[in-house]
Amino acid sequence: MTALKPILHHIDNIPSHTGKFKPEKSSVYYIHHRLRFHISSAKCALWWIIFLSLILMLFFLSPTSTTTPRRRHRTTISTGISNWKREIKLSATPCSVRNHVVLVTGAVGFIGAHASVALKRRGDGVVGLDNFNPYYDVTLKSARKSNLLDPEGVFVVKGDINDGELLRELFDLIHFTHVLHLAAQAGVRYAMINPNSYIKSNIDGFVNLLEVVKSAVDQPAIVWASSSSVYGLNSKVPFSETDQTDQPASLYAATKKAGEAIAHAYNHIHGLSITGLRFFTVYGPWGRPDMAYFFFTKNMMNQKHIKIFEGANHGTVARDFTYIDDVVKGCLSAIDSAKKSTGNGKKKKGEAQFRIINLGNTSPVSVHKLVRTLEKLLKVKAKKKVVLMPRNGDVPLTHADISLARMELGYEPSVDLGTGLKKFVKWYLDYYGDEKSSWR
Ligand SMILES: O=C(O)[C@H]1O[C@H](OP(=O)(O)OP(=O)(O)OC[C@H]2O[C@@H](n3ccc(=O)[nH]c3=O)[C@H](O)[C@@H]2O)[C@H](O)[C@@H](O)[C@@H]1O
Repeated sequence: MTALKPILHHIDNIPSHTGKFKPEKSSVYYIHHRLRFHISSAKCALWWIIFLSLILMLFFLSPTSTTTPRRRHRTTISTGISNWKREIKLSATPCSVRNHVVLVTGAVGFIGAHASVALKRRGDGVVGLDNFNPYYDVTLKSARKSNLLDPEGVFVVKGDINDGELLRELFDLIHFTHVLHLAAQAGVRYAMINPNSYIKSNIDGFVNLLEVVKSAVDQPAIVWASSSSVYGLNSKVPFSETDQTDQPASLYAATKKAGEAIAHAYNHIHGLSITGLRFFTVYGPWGRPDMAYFFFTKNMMNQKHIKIFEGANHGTVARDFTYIDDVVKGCLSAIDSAKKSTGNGKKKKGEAQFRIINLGNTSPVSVHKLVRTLEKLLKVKAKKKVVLMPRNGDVPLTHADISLARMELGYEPSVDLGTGLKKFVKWYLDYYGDEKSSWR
């Protein structure tokens, strides 16, 4: 298998135009070099060619609509049909007077999938980008794609925000008016297990994306996912965007806070129009299995224990749980109200818009009440263990002041936790049935 690697790497570099294939010198040398050491006779080489042809045939015949442009290049070479460019352009073509063309990163993620569908349905051009990483069950991500995105005609490029070459290819091909940047390493407690994944996605990946966006001839406006977790140990409620956010309680929160600072620098230097949305514990159908409402449901269905966190002296732990449809409306309004970036080909031509806005429900609910609601909906008695909230990233309370969101975005959350959980539970039982769900 290792001998195949350089050859596949070489194939990755094949340009998309048929008939113009000129292999890079270095790649050819590399292949020859490998062949000299590993293949001693012409007969053996013939078998290698047959073997490789079979592998390539299998690859080309496998059905997939999620792809990287470079993978499609291989298809182009073998069949002479350049489909991926046509598909991506179709997906990116707007059919409304808004004329928006939106790149959604994290498109098979929870918020990304719902937002992509909403954008596409209202007539925006949409291209999704996602690396399908295995932080949680990848089959759920694939199911979001096949159940939500594919039927709407949203093309998803399988790729990473850290892949600058891929991003530049995309930006060369499509003139994006907006980027809805939702790709991130989420979850507050997982940072204790894999801290570097937060740096890689939330810092490195974000900077990589901003670098490409800044260099676009006509820079798109950016709307991206910050988090309520930036309020950290803030004890003044409700949390307002003007409050101090310099006491993060988790590495996740610290990377989101750093993201806000990085965004400001790109806005200031390069004229990028940037809106950071501080999401408050977003939940709903097709949600994230690493979140409490989701794995509580799973454990309750499987008669397993759940841990309910409490503060010191039995203090309540509560969250401003926000339903997915409300958050999606907020995202779309943020896109619609985003002003144009002022830079062009790296040169800033004036001050650009910079916003940080809370998107919460402004109605915190305790974890105890969350569990009682699930018990009613699932008709199951939870096996509860009440434990002291561990010091691994959690904060006792979140509560959004949404007056800025109301003013800037006309945002008005309309789904309470009971109604939203009912929809989640219905989806959960439809999706998993009696089968046990897993999140990793
Ligand atoms: O809004 C946010 O900023 C963040 O919301 C969630 O983080 P969190 O609010 O901690 O959501 P969950 O992990 O689902 O926890 C919800 C509540 O359940 C509690 N919990 C969690 C886990 C557990 O075993 N027991 C328990 O009582 C937590 O303390 C918290 O109060 C997301 O996981 C983050 O990605 C997101 O950025």
